[in-house]
Amino acid sequence: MLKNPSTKYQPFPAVALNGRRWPSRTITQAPIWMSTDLRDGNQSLIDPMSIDTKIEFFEMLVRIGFKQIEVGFPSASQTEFDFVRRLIEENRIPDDVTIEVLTQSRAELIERTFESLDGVPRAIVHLYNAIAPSFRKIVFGLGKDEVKALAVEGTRLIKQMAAARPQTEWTYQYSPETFSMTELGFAREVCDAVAGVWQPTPAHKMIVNLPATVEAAMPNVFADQVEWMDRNMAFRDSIVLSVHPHNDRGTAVAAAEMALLAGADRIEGCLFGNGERTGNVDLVTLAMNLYTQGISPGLDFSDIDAVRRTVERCNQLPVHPRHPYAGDLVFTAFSGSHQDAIRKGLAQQRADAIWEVPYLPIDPADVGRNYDAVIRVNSQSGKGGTTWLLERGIGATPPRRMQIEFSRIVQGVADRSGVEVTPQGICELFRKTYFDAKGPLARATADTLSCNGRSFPTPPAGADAAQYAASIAKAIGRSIVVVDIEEQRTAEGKVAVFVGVRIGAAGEVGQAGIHCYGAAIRESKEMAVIDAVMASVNRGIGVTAPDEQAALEFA
Ligand SMILES: CC(=O)SCCNC(=O)CCNC(=O)[C@H](O)C(C)(C)COP(=O)(O)OP(=O)(O)OC[C@H]1O[C@@H](n2cnc3c(N)ncnc32)[C@H](O)[C@@H]1OP(=O)(O)O
Ligand SMILES: CC(C)C(=O)C(=O)O
Ligand SMILES: [Mg+2]
Repeated sequence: MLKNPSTKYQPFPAVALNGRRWPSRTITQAPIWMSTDLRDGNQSLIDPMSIDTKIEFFEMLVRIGFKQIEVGFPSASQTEFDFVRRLIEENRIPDDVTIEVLTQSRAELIERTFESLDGVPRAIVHLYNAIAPSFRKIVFGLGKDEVKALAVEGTRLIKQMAAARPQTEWTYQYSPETFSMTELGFAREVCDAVAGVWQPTPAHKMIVNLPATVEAAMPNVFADQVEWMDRNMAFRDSIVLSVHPHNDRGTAVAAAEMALLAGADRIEGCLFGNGERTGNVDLVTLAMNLYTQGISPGLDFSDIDAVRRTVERCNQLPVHPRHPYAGDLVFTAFSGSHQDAIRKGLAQQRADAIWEVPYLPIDPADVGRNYDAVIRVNSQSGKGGTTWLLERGIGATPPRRMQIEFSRIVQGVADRSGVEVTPQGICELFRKTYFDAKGPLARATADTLSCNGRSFPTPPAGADAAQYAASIAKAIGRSIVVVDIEEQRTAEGKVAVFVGVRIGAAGEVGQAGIHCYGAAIRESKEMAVIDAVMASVNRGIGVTAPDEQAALEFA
């Protein structure tokens, strides 16, 4: 990279716009959406879609709720042409959907475009030509008037051809390609000239689509450009003002949203931001951003994973795991403080209340995700995350001090392995640690326990944990005090008992000795209590592993 990039690159000029209105507006309704996945998205793929793939994609777009779909560039190739024919001949276009096709301003291409549309009930014919200074100079070698004439001539030709086919309801769209890099006065001049030929009316509007063909400035600059056009274009009441942001600076979503504030009525883009180079603006993110503000986007992503899978298969491109709303990891927290807040938020969230779960901008269930992956545990995780997974795995919540103790054991495992501990792994570790703690105590018969092979009776039916502890203490010659006990009913209707004991030397009182927990889930409370006490004592007197021993000491 250059030490002084100003020798090669220059800052984008600001727009002279007095009293700009867009910064103080808010978005209150969804725009008209136009999916250009099958055109701009498709033209940027390594291998363009086959006809069958395009049909699959088209049908998905219809299911999502798109009413305008750019289906291709029919004069570009036989595949593109045949796809349009199949949509029409096989009656695949629903009555409330309008297909759109793109063409350059060249007579033979426009003719072929109309040929592809023969018999279509409705269609948008979309003409483009680049009008920015560098394109005039480098690509076309044309002056301003000639570039304008290219747009005007193409429009005239399309108007003639449309008029000759009155059985179709035609809409005309013009895109001054490279709009955002063009002098605003000239962009308006070209658009006004095109509209002057088409003669749109409020009842029969045309679409003027303003592309950031290559995103070259901050989104506020694009908003200024759009507001300037909104204020100054001729025929404004007869024009649907559309924008087509690309994402070269990574700010296409912001540019599109600010363009809506600035007066745009319609947005063109692709699902998950596919498209030339860094892509077109991502329509999924835009739609879901509206949704999070309580505005219905009119697009349905209730099963966002199914949409993502189809798009990935058709485009043969992966969607990033951190892609907004749709990526595999976007509703997942690994870090302790995030997990803690999410767990508390989900516990407090009422089904009929405004969504207010920390770190989750939307309810994953709204896009068809479950809560399974919301929390995943590795060495960055804390007790909140571990407890969440336990709650879901064993159906009960250990007491707080036990959560702290177990979380340290999990962290030790994660730290040593360096990888995630699975939910199954966490439940298994909990079971091994607290349910099946091996030690000198065991059940001998239904109403006797044994310690190192010597049997002694359990207290009578209905005894509590303290009584069991006392009887075990007597048998093993130690002091055992129950310091914590919690009983819960699991979702399966069993009884979960968590017991914390302090074990000391015989007759020892106060805080001396070691504290440890045991747990049991059983059909009956009595069985659960005795097994949990037994497990806690076994852990206290039977553990040998240094890590576990360390974990036994409370924080
Ligand atoms: C920003 C965008 O996404 S625009 C859409 C881009 N999409 C595509 O290009 C995909 C489909 N395109 C194609 O299949 C081909 O480019 C075709 C069939 C349209 C044209 O192919 P070719 O005739 O071989 O021309 P080529 O692809 O080299 O295009 C460049 C020519 O088109 C001219 N051109 C470019 N845009 C336009 C336009 N909007 N109107 C008229 N002419 C144009 C160029 O000036 C150049 O002309 P030149 O050869 O006289 O210098
Ligand atoms: C054809 C136009 C709208 C385009 O794709 C662009 O300018 O990016
Ligand atoms: Mg584009």
